[in-house]
Parts: sequence; structure tokens; C-alpha cells
Amino acid sequence: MSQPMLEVSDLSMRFGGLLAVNGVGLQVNQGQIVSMIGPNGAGKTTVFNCLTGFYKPSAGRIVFRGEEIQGLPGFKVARKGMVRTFQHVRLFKEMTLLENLLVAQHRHLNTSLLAGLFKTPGYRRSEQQALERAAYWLERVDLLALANRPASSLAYGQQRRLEIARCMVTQPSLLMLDEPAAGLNPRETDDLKALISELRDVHGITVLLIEHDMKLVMSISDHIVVINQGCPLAEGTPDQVRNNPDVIKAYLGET
Ligand SMILES: Nc1ncnc2c1ncn2[C@@H]1O[C@H](COP(=O)(O)OP(=O)(O)OP(=O)(O)O)[C@@H](O)[C@H]1O
Repeated sequence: MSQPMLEVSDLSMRFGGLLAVNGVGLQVNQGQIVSMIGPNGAGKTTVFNCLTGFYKPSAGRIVFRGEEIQGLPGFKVARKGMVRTFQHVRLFKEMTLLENLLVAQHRHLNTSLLAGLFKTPGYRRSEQQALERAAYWLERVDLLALANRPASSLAYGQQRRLEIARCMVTQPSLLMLDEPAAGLNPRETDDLKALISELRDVHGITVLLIEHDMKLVMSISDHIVVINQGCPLAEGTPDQVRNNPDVIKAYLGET
């Protein structure tokens, strides 16, 4: 069998006296949609922060596409093809939608200062490609008509979609979404589900999701990992997780 895209073992993160993540393991295979669930404060976002270089884990091993990445800074992790959205939308609110997507790509384009100053053909070409990619993803998330509006003018659900487009213009292989359905109404959540499925089925993106919306999680995930109070609690298919008594007690029983 081919190697998993992401393999996390014995991941721990300590904040002073609090062990927020305690021995979590995780495996994500190419083309899968994997969800991480657990009650509030279980440590899900902390796991994301460790994976994407926002935190340096206290212990553990993170192998992404065959390479150990634990402790690497966030920009290096992103360049390797692992990108994320945030629980609380983080956009450049005063910039237009298009500008948000162009800025995201500048971090990834390999253009030198001199090439930029002299606007060499190579530089112009990569600028053009960045523009085309931005337009393409704005269309995919149904925001092309608003390309020149400031991001601050968007409704909340639209901001969430722009965040996903901002990830996609960087051409990631693993997209990590932190509670993408939070604050969305049922119709927007259905649209989000269709978008995530399209990313996987049409664009070959692998997805790691943190989500509290159980209907969404159960209907879209290939595999679910449950953590509780920082520790691994259960994992398996949606059916296995749904019927696991420990999960019902710790998490689903709460809702
Ligand atoms: N930077 C930090 N410093 C100290 N404690 C933190 C820090 N970040 C998270 N924690 C603590 O770690 C624990 C896990 O938090 P985390 O945000 O990862 O949980 P979560 O599962 O994502 O929760 P939610 O579903 O509510 O978003 C919590 O007790 C939280 O207060």
C-alpha cells in the first residue's frame, strides 16, 4: 500500500501545566476526507496548530509526504503543500477579494526582486498565472462577481468560501479546515459540503476537517478520529464512530 499523505504519531502539546494534546495519532491517505471531532476544548485546534507549524509540539512525529515536519515554521509547512483555514476567519479585510488571492500566491511564487523590478517575461507570466488562478477559484466558490469588492463587504458564509479559495490558489495537496461550517446556515452548509466534495473528487485534494456539525461530518468523512481531553478516544468509519459507546458518552451524548 502507498504511504499515507500525513502520518502523525504520539503528538503532545503542553502549555505550562496543561497537557492540551496527549499522544494523538492520525493518518490521512491521499484523496481521503478525514475529520477530527471531540468536545469543546478537546485539543483539536491545538493539533492543527502543531501540524501547520503555529506551535512547536512538545513531543511527537509528523510525517507529511514522506518528510518529517514537526517543528518547522508555518510558512515552510505551507510551501510543502499543507494549508489551512482558521476557526475565526482571517482575511485581509481592507483588500479586495482578488487582492487577497494574489497576496496568498506571492508567498509561493518563486520570483526574485530583480525579476519583479525589471518585469521580466518570466515574472509577467507568473503574474498572469496568479491572476488566472485567482479568477478560477473565485468562480469555483461563487464569488467572481464580487472580485473587486473589499473582503469586509462579504457576508460571513462568503468570507468562509473566500478563505477556502485563498488556500486553493496556493495549489495545496492537503487542505485543513477548522470548523468551516461554524456560523453557516443549513443552505450554506450544504453548499460547503458540495464544495469540499468537489475539491476532493474533481481537484484531487485531500482534506482534514475539524467540525462540530455532526450531520456534515458523518455524511462527508471517509474516516473520523475522536479526541477527548487531549487524548485519542476512538477512530473509524462514520458508522463505527457513531456506534461507539465511548464516543456517545463523551461527545455525541452531549448534544
Ligand atoms: N496558546 C494556548 N495557551 C494555553 N492554553 C491553550 C492554548 N491553546 C489552547 N489551549 C488550551 O488547550 C485546550 C485545547 O484547546 P483547543 O482550542 O485545541 O480545543 P478544541 O478541541 O479545538 O476546542 P473547540 O472545539 O472549542 O474549538 C483548551 O483547554 C485550551 O484552553
